[in-house]
Amino acid sequence: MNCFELETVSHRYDREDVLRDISLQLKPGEILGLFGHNGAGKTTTIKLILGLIKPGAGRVSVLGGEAGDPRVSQHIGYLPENVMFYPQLTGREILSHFARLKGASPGQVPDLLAQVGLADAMDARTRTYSKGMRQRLGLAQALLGKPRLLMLDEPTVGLDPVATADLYRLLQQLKDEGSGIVLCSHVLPGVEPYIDRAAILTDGSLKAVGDLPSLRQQANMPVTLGLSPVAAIDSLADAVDTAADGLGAALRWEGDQLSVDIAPQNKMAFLQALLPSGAVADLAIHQPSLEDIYVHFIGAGGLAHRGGGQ
Ligand SMILES: Nc1ncnc2c1ncn2[C@@H]1O[C@H](COP(=O)(O)OP(=O)(O)OP(=O)(O)O)[C@@H](O)[C@H]1O
Repeated sequence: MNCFELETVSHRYDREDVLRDISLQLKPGEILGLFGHNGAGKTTTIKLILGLIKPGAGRVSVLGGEAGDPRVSQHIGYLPENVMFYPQLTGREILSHFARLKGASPGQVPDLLAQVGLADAMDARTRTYSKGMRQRLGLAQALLGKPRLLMLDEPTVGLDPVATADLYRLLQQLKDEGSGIVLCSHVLPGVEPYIDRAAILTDGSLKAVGDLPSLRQQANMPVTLGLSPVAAIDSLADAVDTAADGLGAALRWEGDQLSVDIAPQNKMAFLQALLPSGAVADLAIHQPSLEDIYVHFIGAGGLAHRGGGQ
């Protein structure tokens, strides 16, 4: 049974379409990155899955049931983008309160707080917490009751690199235990190794969905080859020119190296033509990263998007 299924879902606020024809699923034990610019529709998608709003069109099913059904909601953990807590209460008091609301066992509270690195701070009032500590408490709240579906909105905001690595370790553990996880963000730096698939949302439409190799194929962006010359760089440039004939490569000088951008389907033909020249001492292949692919799909002018100035 899928953690959620969105089938041709559309939604509008007032008169404005904010989601168009979205079809997306999440399997148990899968981590999905939901990426998009400000106002792309990420939070609206999460609200539909939480059952806080109903779709204008299409179907939303969550853990085999209906979004918003309390029997379904008790298995969902959610970390909102901006976590706020009662400043006068301690971390332990707040988490115990949420445990009661969720019908989760209060016995797990100290363990969860320790798991997110708040063991020493659990009895301090949250007004004394740093931003990162509040974020960790928010995460502990989302992890209450071992959710089968966990949705995290900008989870690494405020976390230092060590806490970020801890978070990903924790998510990996939950994934291994069969939870489905959604990481919602404007691309998180370094998230690439931790997600199974990415969905790229722009202006309410899904532009691309898949694992990294499939996204690379969908984007069909050039691969960059970094070439070091055996001798003079000019002879390497001549050899590159000859080998690239008819293959549509773009050449750049970068210090004592040449960089060649070439369509992925032409890469092997180019290398087979170039390497016999004997002009290449070494080569490195740079595939487009998730960030490159994201920028490709949303367009480089991120701020030009609706809501981009927020
Ligand atoms: N309650 C609302 N009433 C009217 N319009 C709304 C409402 N909530 C969101 N919107 C609009 O819907 C669009 C999508 O918003 P949403 O919050 O889903 O985007 P997002 O991708 O989560 O953005 P961000 O990264 O800035 O949080 C935006 O244009 C936003 O202005």
